[in-house]
Amino acid sequence: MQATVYKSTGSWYVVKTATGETFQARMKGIFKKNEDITSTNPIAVGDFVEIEPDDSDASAKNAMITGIGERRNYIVRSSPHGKNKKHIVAANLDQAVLVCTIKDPRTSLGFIDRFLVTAAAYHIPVILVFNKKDLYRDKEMEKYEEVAALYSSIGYRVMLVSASTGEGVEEVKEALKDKTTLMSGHSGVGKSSLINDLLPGLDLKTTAVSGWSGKGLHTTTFAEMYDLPDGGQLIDTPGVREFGIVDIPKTELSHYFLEMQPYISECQFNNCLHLNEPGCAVKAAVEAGDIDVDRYVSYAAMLDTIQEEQY
Ligand SMILES: Nc1nc2c(ncn2[C@@H]2O[C@H](COP(=O)(O)OP(=O)(O)OP(=O)(O)O)[C@@H](O)[C@H]2O)c(=O)[nH]1
Ligand SMILES: [Zn+2]
Repeated sequence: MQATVYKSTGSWYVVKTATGETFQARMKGIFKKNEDITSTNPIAVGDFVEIEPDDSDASAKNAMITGIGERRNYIVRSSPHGKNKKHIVAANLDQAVLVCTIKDPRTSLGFIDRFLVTAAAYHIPVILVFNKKDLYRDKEMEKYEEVAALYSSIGYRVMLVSASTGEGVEEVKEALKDKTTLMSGHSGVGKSSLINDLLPGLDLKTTAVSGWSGKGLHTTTFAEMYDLPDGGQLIDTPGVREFGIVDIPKTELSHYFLEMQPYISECQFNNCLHLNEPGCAVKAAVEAGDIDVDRYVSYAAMLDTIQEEQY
């Protein structure tokens, strides 16, 4: 029987079949042995799996996961269990929403850019949703317009909403319809408030853990997928502060700054890192104002962290 993983704790899973039947599932031992050694979790939210329901107690709705489908894409963060290990946050995504704010707290452009690079590396389109519009005065609106213009010019969709007043939430709903969307954002931006607007009746903070998960596991530690009322799925990623760029070689980083792409092939050296090399078309574009200088600063800062990890 085919099912989709809605929740993964690393040792047990909640899976749902196409007919809406939900099972608590465990992974067959053989998978653990075959596990990709660079990944700490062989099965992630959004994975398509093959299950065998346990018929001995039909009311318990337990199942065994016997196979896993190929992933269209996935997004990782570095694993808390080991420096070079990755943890797959979610798989088979159509898009990602990054919830940001201009005020209380201000999301840094560096944070946004790191998220965009990770998503671009995994070929996942991103929508930037700026929340807390109700708090923005002239100064913040001006900043928002500036940031929105920058990311729109690169090709990203940008929205302005207030989870508190509901303004703009309809537009978010439409963008999520019939798609599988990963939702992320740093603490305090109002991600949970926005998700509660999108999924009336869910009340994120009080979701109880049940079944054989037992005590000591907090629902908020694990990514979880929810069905949207108008079709599509939303994946909440609580506690994920940043996504990893662990797999990106230095010379590839600029490819994921989408506006740099057209210039890269014009550089004199084909392994140009766009720092101090002669004949660098990317740097020339920054100097000419064709590439935003803040984005270039993000690029250089990110490049630095990759170098540190490699040596
Ligand atoms: N003024 C205003 N406050 C908001 C809005 N959305 C959320 N908040 C407030 O911002 C705070 C953080 O909201 P949460 O929804 O808990 O934020 P979160 O992003 O889930 O944060 P974590 O739970 O720490 O991950 C709460 O006090 C919310 O009431 C908004 O649109 N306007
Ligand atoms: Zn260059």
